[in-house]
Amino acid sequence: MADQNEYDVVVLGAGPVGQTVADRSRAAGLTVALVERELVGGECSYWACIPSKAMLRPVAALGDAQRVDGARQAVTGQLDPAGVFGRRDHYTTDWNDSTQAAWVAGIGADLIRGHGRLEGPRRVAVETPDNQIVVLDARQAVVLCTGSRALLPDIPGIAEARPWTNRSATDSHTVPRRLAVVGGGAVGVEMATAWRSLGADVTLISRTPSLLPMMEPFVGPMVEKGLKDAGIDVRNGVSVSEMRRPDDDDPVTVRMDDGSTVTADEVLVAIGRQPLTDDIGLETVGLLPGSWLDVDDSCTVREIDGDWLYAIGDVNRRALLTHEGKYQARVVGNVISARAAERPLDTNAWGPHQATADRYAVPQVIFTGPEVGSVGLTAEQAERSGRRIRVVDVDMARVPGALLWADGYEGQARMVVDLDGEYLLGVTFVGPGIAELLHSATVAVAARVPIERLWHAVPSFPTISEVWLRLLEAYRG
Ligand SMILES: Cc1cc2nc3c(=O)[nH]c(=O)nc-3n(C[C@H](O)[C@H](O)[C@H](O)COP(=O)(O)OP(=O)(O)OC[C@H]3O[C@@H](n4cnc5c(N)ncnc54)[C@H](O)[C@@H]3O)c2cc1C
Ligand SMILES: NC(=O)c1ccc[n+]([C@@H]2O[C@H](COP(=O)([O-])OP(=O)(O)OC[C@H]3O[C@@H](n4cnc5c(N)ncnc54)[C@H](O)[C@@H]3O)[C@@H](O)[C@H]2O)c1
Repeated sequence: MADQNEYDVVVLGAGPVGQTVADRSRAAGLTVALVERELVGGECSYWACIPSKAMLRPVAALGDAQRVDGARQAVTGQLDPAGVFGRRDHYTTDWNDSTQAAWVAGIGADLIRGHGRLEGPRRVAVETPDNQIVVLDARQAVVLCTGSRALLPDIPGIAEARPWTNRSATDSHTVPRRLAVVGGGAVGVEMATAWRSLGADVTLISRTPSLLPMMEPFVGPMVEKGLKDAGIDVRNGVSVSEMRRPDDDDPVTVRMDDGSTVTADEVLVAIGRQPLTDDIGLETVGLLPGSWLDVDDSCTVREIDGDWLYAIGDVNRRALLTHEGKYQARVVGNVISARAAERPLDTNAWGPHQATADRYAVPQVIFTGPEVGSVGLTAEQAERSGRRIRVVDVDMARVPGALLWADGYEGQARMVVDLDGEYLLGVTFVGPGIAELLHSATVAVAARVPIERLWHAVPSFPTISEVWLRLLEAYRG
């Protein structure tokens, strides 16, 4: 397919986002080279979403059974680590990417294995595993989808402590007796949940006064209660100031800024991400190596002449989630094919060529016990944006379907209403079994369904979805 290494589109990074843009470009009839230096499928498939959720699903399944009288009596044991690891290894295909590589061949794209770097405008040089250099020229577009890696704090002793990042937290085959987790964000709370359920004594150290601080304020305390009920020691409002592991076989001592310490066999650092842009040749096109890539709503990199460079997925920092990166990839597929055919772009928000949902309707599920699902703006974000809003809160224990789902159900729901437009800006649910409920809220927020019309979206009785009726009733008063 390739004409002497000349392609319409060259994609750097074959994570979920790179794969999707390759697929969309091929569907538009363009030739594509997809460059990957590690495993086709990226961080998401092997060290993030897939293994973490494969490990967390058994925790939820056991918890669901334990919350239902009659079933509770039938499940008296703990999770079986060998079974959980086996399940995870199955879904990561034992860190073998041949199936995903075959998928790339199946869509008619060329997979080039190696480390890619920009070499000036519209050109990528790939250093292959056998130290050859393959030069790829892009007639239409280069798409940067190189993702992110774990951010590590610059504190004394961190190198000797050999901290776990998301990598060991998702591919380890042994359960540490004691695990300290630094960071109260998504990775911290989920991995604390998973490793505690496998038998580790877990201490979760969070710098902020509450866990998951980007979410509605009631989320953190409810997740914290769940973690504590599971036996996790949660320490809020403290920062790690140093780590010490004097010898390789010694445990690690984590010291906090309030003078307290935690001793553990492993320490997981989960304090956010940094972009994988330090060694991709950004300097050859006038951009700063190591920076997040600034894009407009068509995901075209700003300050580059000629509209040929795009950045999508984690690397543009708009929303560090697989589904949002893939959404951007679908938009960019449309943009590249329109530009290739010299068709004008539709620059309206929510149009085919503008990433919009990744700002206003981002859904996220955190797979803790209880689960958290949120989409759109929190009340605070909506207020800060200058809108006139009303906040509606409902105790989910009032919903018969929730009580039938789990005895003594504990959960909370909130919707944030735009009073001028009478549609929803954001929705948050916390409780068992809410993960699959979230998409109903995503549809309402993204489509701006008028409240009047939501009354006609009748949830089935008796399901947890009837929380929608309680929310609408509370809004109407
Ligand atoms: C523990 C954890 C759990 C998560 N769980 C979820 C979840 O449940 N749901 C969710 O939506 N998101 C989740 N995320 C976030 C999600 O993993 C990322 O948003 C997603 O992986 C981003 O996809 P990407 O394709 O942009 O990058 P990546 O998945 O990081 O893929 C980038 C690819 O580019 C390759 N690459 C990098 N540099 C080069 C180069 N120079 N040359 C060639 N190839 C290169 C890399 O090897 C990699 O394969 C989680 C993250 C973590 C850390
Ligand atoms: N289920 C999911 O959707 C899911 C699961 C895991 C990760 N992710 C995504 O992956 C990304 C990375 O997750 P993450 O948890 O690493 O980042 P995060 O940004 O979600 O949370 C990091 C936390 O660490 C804290 N922190 C920052 N610097 C610190 C420091 N020096 N010391 C102590 N604490 C510090 C922050 O206040 C924040 O609460 C996120 O964007 C997240 O959305 C998603």
